[in-house]
Amino acid sequence: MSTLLEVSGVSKTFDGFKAINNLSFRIGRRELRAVIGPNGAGKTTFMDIVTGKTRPDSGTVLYGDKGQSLLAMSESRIAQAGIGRKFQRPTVFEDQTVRENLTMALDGSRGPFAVLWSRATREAAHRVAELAGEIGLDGTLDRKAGELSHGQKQWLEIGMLLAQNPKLLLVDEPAAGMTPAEREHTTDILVEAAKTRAVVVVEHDMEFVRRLNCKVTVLHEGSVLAEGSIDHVTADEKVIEVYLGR
Ligand SMILES: Nc1ncnc2c1ncn2[C@@H]1O[C@H](COP(=O)(O)OP(=O)(O)OP(=O)(O)O)[C@@H](O)[C@H]1O
Repeated sequence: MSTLLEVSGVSKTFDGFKAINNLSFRIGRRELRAVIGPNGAGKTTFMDIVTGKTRPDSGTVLYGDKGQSLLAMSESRIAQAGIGRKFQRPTVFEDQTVRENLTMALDGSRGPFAVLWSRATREAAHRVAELAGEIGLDGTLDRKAGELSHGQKQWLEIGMLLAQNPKLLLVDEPAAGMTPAEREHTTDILVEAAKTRAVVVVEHDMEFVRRLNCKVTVLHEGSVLAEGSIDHVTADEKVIEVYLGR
């Protein structure tokens, strides 16, 4: 599988504490990956480094066809290069409809003048309908985002990120606060999204990770402790000791 993102030997110390310790991580172009680990394992710091929010002390982070270094790029350039991030809390525009939220996300990725052409507008309407289908919100296009359930808001935000057609989507605890049915639908959205891009899901909920049915990376003290299928990592003695057995 060809690599989209390659993190090699990355370390980051905060006030003498090694949050990331010689971390190496690689993700393929079309891959769904779950990242798990106990509190303080470095999951958030890892995402902060990939998105340019935090600069590591050492190591390399290479991305894309040309193996571009993300460490030389600003947060906004990294986002423009196709790395999208979904934070834990949904941040949709509550007073706007689902359609308006998705259209705005699409316009943001097409530039300010695209809306001037009626053909472009028709295409946008088509794409919005398509996106709404992908996230299961086609029946709620004209509802205000503020009226949606917590789960639906999360899906809308995922749709807004997909509107920008990222090559790599980082998703932080998407299942938190969701009902079992909502979790199942979230699984479907992420599995589908990862057919055409790389999706990295940071998640605490082991059952949710199991349903994603993908390779799992276990972080501990800023390094990879184990990697493989959910059955492989949950049977690993080191993982049981530091994470599952607690
Ligand atoms: N800006 C910062 N300043 C100081 N310490 C920090 C900073 N960011 C993270 N840390 C520390 O680095 C360690 C790793 O934190 P991080 O948030 O990456 O872990 P995590 O795996 O995301 O944990 P959680 O599951 O609790 O979100 C923690 O001990 C945290 O206190």
